[in-house]
Amino acid sequence: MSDDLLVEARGLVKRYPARDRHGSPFVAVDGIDFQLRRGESFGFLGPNGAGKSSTMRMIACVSPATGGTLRVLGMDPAADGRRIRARLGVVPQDDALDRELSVRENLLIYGRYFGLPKAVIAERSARLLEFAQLEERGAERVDALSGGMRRRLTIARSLINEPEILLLDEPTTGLDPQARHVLWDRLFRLKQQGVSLVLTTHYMDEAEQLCDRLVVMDKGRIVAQGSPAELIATHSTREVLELRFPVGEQATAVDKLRAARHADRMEELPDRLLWYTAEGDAALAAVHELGLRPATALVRRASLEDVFLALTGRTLVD
Ligand SMILES: Nc1ncnc2c1ncn2[C@@H]1O[C@H](COP(=O)(O)OP(=O)(O)OP(=O)(O)O)[C@@H](O)[C@H]1O
Repeated sequence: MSDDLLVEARGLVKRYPARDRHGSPFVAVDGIDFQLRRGESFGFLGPNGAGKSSTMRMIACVSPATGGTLRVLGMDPAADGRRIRARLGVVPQDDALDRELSVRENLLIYGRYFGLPKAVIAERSARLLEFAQLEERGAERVDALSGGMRRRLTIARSLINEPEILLLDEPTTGLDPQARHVLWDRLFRLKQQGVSLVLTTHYMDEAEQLCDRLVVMDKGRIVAQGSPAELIATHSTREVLELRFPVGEQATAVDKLRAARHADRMEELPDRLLWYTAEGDAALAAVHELGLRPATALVRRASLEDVFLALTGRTLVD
């Protein structure tokens, strides 16, 4: 494994034992291959239950693989978990902060966990509080912080050991749009500083914004991988015309459109019709020529959501 390959998985499997004696084991991760290179930002995109967190927990050396091989920083999590963890930062889905302690105390406890000297913790904490835009809040109790601040503190805490890889499990789930943008900005900053990021998300805009490369996961398997632009170019047309028809009129409209335009792919969702096309405006003109009157019509660029739909027949947030 070269120095630039930080994580390498081959045929990686996570099988959970049956929950009771009548049940059967559950395969959450079903033989996946992926690689993380130094300096890149890598994402697992998929809906709930796709196996993203299970994969992250294996990389974080907190849950053993049950099949295949996994190397993290050139080491084997089964044998070298402790040494690997010392060089990782982990931001779990739930913040796992100590809410009764202050912001600064939370950093201190974590620093002690890694065995850092007091002076080093103090110096890094000051820097990390500034990074997390919490420098005014050091003495405040965690339960007085907003959700976005708590997330930023969790990231600051995970950086106390100056990790080479930062693992983030759904970093912005539950945050409002403004808090998400602040967080994205902080993650960009880390990327610029050379920290390699691995994140899971079910938000396609987050994956597009943050990931140089990503794998799309569904039901424990990888259904596609590449950069966001490559994935879109491979699995979708450039533009999408989104049409919403008055209740009950979509089916008739689809019949007419299909009869008139055989070549283009269309996806019927319960609340809208998606027409995949190179030229959205031309498609919209064709809709009007057929005498169809959608309640709303929108031409947009194709996104990773369209990639997921093309690959699985489902939307990311079903
Ligand atoms: N400890 C466990 N025992 C049994 N099944 C589990 C266990 N942990 C997770 N699973 C199951 O494995 C599947 C994948 O879960 P996982 O948390 O990895 O998915 P995910 O893609 O991260 O989704 P989410 O966004 O909901 O966390 C789910 O069906 C889940 O119920």
